[in-house]
Amino acid sequence: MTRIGIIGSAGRMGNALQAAVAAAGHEFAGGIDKGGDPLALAQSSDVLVDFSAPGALEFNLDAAIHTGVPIVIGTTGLEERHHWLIDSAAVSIPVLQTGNTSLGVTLLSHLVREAASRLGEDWDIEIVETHHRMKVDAPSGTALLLGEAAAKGRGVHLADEAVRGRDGITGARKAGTIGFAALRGGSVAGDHSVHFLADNERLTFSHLAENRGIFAKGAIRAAEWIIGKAPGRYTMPEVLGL
Ligand SMILES: NC(=O)C1=CN([C@@H]2O[C@H](COP(=O)(O)OP(=O)(O)OC[C@H]3O[C@@H](n4cnc5c(N)ncnc54)[C@H](OP(=O)(O)O)[C@@H]3O)[C@@H](O)[C@H]2O)C=CC1
Ligand SMILES: O=C(O)C1=N[C@H](C(=O)O)C[C@H](O)C1
Repeated sequence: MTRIGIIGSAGRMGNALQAAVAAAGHEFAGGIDKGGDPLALAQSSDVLVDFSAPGALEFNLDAAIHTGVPIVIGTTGLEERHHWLIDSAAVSIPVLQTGNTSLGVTLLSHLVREAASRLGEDWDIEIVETHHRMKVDAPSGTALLLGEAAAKGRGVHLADEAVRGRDGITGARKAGTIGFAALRGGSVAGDHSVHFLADNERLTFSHLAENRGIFAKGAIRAAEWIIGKAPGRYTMPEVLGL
């Protein structure tokens, strides 16, 4: 039986994760929220699962490094400096970070990369996401993950091409850019659409999450998978064999 420690355990995802831990027959090693001690949690866990807040990341990684415990990070709203911290932690422990742990989005990112690699720059790419009214970050981690997939398919860097929201006299759309738009409201668990728009034809890939169980299930699968792996930074496609 695997002991799974949850960071952000009282949150929306924390609750879904506790249910998924029980459903998978694992042991809930304990959970922490703001003000909790990640080191004590890591000491009693075989693996940590972090769905909390970007401000917690450094302490959570330190606890995982100190104890040698692998960590799955689902927290979004991460900035470049957070990714440096993850890269540096991955030198000594196994780390998996993703903006979306669901099977559907993991497969979708492959499809988007493939489409972007085959469709030329005359196909504009726009990513639209909708989330519940309590979500604090935008664009969503998933939208950014899908944007990265599109950029990889095109052989460009997302940071050079991303247009994150438009307002006012923006001018005509610049060829090759990848646009993002975010809607917030209600209780939507997470909807994402990647639009490829050309003259006279459009192709849209969509993923609709009906509840948080899909993220929790994927996160527990990642937690099971990462135990015993060599230090390194891993991805959801590796977990799901895609
Ligand atoms: N990768 C994926 O597949 C998914 C990722 N997410 C991401 O997961 C994160 C959590 O989402 P959600 O559960 O909806 O958010 P909630 O706000 O419901 O929960 C966040 C939890 O994290 C806790 N927390 C905040 N700061 C810290 C800290 N410094 N140390 C430990 N715990 C802390 C909060 O505690 P307190 O209330 O005490 O502040 C709260 O219990 C978000 O970044 C979200 O985008 C969500 C769904 C899927
Ligand atoms: O905050 C959420 O709820 C979600 N966050 C993740 C994201 O930012 O993409 C994943 C999912 O869409 C739900």
